[in-house]
Amino acid sequence: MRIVGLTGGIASGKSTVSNLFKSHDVPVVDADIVAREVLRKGSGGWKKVVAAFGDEILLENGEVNRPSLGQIVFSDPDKRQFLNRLLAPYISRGIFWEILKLWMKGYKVIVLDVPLLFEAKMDRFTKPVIVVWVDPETQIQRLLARDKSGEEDARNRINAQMSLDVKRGKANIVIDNTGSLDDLNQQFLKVLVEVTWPLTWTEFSCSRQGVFTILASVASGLVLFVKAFNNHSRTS
Ligand SMILES: CC(C)(COP(=O)(O)OP(=O)(O)OC[C@H]1O[C@@H](n2cnc3c(N)ncnc32)[C@H](O)[C@@H]1O)[C@@H](O)C(=O)NCCC(=O)NCCS
Ligand SMILES: Nc1ncnc2c1ncn2[C@@H]1O[C@H](COP(=O)(O)OP(=O)(O)OP(=O)(O)O)[C@@H](O)[C@H]1O
Repeated sequence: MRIVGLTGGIASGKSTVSNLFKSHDVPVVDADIVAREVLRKGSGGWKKVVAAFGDEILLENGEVNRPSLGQIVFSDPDKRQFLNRLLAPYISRGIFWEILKLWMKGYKVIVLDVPLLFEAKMDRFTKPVIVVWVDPETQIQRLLARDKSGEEDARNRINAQMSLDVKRGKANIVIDNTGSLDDLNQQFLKVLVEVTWPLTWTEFSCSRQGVFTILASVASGLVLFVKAFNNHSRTS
């Protein structure tokens, strides 16, 4: 199985690229969705966060008030690290299960969309790693237009992540999303070819088909060995 890492900065266009992958039948595990699930009312992550940050971060219906928690953690690095540490085990477990489900369905290439892929050192498990890059001005403009939060909040969120230029330096593939959606689509089509290239032997052996092929070969090898051994014992 090939696990392709997809990362970038906030509002650099990861979800837009993820949607392109999905529209070409390449499944995507979205860490933001997993992170939302682990904060649902009553879940393990929710209990930890409420115990740590208090009832003030809850809405009337008991769900976490995400904008409110966001304001707290994106303006205070210590609190953000603390939240990250609380949620990391739940998020990793959630991502693992999503990958396992896709493995069981027999997918050979999947994409892992994780904003904090490098920060959380999850790039160890993904190859190649795609970084969606934008120039800083475009990034802030798109973030402001999408989230309608203030400029200070937007800058805090950008500064909470490793710089996009550093991420670009760690990438195997860079998509420059500063231009139009058409431009993005053209780059994407080339990346799609690269990413869906036939699996290497190691990747194949980690896929469901690979594991079954190896098990079937070992089983038939054993049968042949036992038969040969029995024949030999009878003739000698
Ligand atoms: C603080 C929370 C509640 C704010 O929720 P909100 O709905 O406003 O934002 P959302 O979850 O949609 O995230 C938007 C973007 O913010 C960035 N972001 C989210 N969490 C973090 C973080 N801990 N550090 C840096 N950037 C982050 C990502 O680029 C993400 O795509 C939420 O982001 C959260 O629970 N974060 C901690 C979990 C986490 O690390 N998520 C990232 C997935 S790896
Ligand atoms: N090439 C583009 N031209 C114009 N707008 C774009 C382009 N690419 C993405 N956008 C817009 O920019 C915003 C951010 O994109 P997107 O949500 O894909 O980023 P993201 O990296 O997934 O963000 P986050 O880290 O917050 O999840 C969205 O409103 C999206 O529609």
